[in-house]
Amino acid sequence: MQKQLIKDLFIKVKEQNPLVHHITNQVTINDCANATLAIGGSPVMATSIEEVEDMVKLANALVINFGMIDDETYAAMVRAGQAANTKGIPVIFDPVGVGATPFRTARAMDFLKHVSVSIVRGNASEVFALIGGEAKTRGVDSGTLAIPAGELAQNAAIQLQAITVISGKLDTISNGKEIVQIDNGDIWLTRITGTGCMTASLIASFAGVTDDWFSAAIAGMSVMSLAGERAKKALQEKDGIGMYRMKLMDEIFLMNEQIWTEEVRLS
Ligand SMILES: Nc1ncnc2c1ncn2[C@@H]1O[C@H](COP(=O)(O)OP(=O)(O)OP(=O)(O)O)[C@@H](O)[C@H]1O
Ligand SMILES: Cc1ncsc1CCO
Ligand SMILES: [Mg+2]
Repeated sequence: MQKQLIKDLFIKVKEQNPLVHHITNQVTINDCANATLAIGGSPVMATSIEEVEDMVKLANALVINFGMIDDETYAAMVRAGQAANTKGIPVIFDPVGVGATPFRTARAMDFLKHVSVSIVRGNASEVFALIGGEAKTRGVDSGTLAIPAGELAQNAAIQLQAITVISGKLDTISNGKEIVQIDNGDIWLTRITGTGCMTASLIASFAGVTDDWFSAAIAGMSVMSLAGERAKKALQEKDGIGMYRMKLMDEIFLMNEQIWTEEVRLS
């Protein structure tokens, strides 16, 4: 992992304005579109099975988020994913809620059989369930796990043949060989919905402008955690989570290579 490669991505994403096609849930869809814009990408949310292949032809990255899957959107996800594989653009998979119900877990396994995923981004219990662990995801939130995140991320990266990003108090990213951890963040990131979903949008925006998807994954994950940390510091005494959500978007928008270099804590 080279910090300079990640720093360059902040400039590239704003210069190239990658089109990030999302098939995602209706809870956080607007936040994902705005987070993509804030970092320098261009979002499009297209779900109809009749148009996803054509949209992928225009796109630089594809985000597949399992937050609210039904049979129709699922079929569109597989079709879009296969079109992305044919084109060679990165597929970023957020296995929301996998491990909570047998339906989600089975669909996630099926998705991985049909689509080659470039980057998986989930919380610890979602990723654990994805590699066949008996995980207890609480709805869309992570349950507690005994396995260390570094080991889990590395095992998952090897088994899934995908760069794996696990968010949590420490965020962990592995490409199967290297393991990187990010020690930024704030507990309030877990008190508004969609910070994980938006992280996938940030990762996809970076992955849309480079072939170095490991650096893109580290960049996207660290921007969310660092922005969350800075947003908390920017709050005033009587501000609550409503203002925090606004400040978070501001800090994603304001993020640049200088702030990142000075404040990111990577190991
Ligand atoms: N205990 C914690 N302390 C500080 N930051 C945390 C903690 N847990 C998670 N985060 C941060 O919250 C952000 C989202 O990660 P989280 O694991 O909550 O994703 P998620 O469960 O997929 O979220 P969602 O499904 O609501 O989008 C990340 O930036 C992560 O670093
Ligand atoms: C709360 C919620 N339910 C389905 S998707 C979603 C957004 C956070 O993952
Ligand atoms: Mg999530």
